[in-house]
Amino acid sequence: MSARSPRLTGVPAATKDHATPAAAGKTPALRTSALLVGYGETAASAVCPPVTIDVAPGRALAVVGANGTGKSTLLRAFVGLLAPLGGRVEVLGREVDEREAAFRAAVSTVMDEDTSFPSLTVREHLLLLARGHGVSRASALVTELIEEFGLTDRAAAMPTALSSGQRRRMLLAAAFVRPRRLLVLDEPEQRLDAGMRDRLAQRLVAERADGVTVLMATHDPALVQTVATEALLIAEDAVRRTSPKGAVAAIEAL
Ligand SMILES: Nc1ncnc2c1ncn2[C@@H]1O[C@H](COP(=O)(O)OP(=O)(O)OP(=O)(O)O)[C@@H](O)[C@H]1O
Repeated sequence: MSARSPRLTGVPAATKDHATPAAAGKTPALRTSALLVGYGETAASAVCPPVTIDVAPGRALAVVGANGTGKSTLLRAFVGLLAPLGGRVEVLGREVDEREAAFRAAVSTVMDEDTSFPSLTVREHLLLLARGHGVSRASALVTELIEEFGLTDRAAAMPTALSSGQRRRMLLAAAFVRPRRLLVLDEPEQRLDAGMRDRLAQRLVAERADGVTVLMATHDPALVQTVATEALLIAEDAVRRTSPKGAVAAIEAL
């Protein structure tokens, strides 16, 4: 485990067993069965066809498809922000309940929303998160992540004073400042310049090598090619498993 990454180092003892690879064993990091997602009350309001998929620990699933096909909606259901209209979703061997301490200790997300405390600087944000999650060498880790995400010059700035790309970098850094077994990222490439997208891809490859599972919705062929081990292609008529190569071809054909 590299010095830059807390992974599970800060997980309180009460939640550690739930989140360790040993405890996970061969249990899929994500398992869905006929999962139906959408914003209405009934199956008729589903935004895409049902999804049945297993993702093993340490793998990276790219969710691809045209605008509005349901990628973000699916990710929201994966992390319990949206109740399924039908079917089941399990994360790390348990039905999703984002209120459970063990779930929150293991699942790190960067979703669409861009939330931050207006009264805390970039550095203070990251420190708050790291300490809230019980990370032991929080200050050093925050310094490393600020550097990795190119925010050294803006560490003392308020989030409202950042450019949109810098705010995105802060949110991404926040995902890596806390323990995690599963990373769920909604279009993590958004608003990043080419150099930062490349660095993010390398970071995600390193995460996988450390056994972290990655679930990401993306429109970025390079990210799929570099990071994904498998893919899910969402279309109106069907949701298909495909290879990263198949996903890249699908993105390029959109
Ligand atoms: N909060 C919401 N309430 C009702 N409908 C929504 C809501 N959010 C999204 N939708 C609709 O659900 C469908 C799927 O949206 P979703 O954001 O999941 O698509 P996506 O594949 O992530 O798209 P994109 O590539 O543009 O990010 C779209 O038709 C969208 O308009």
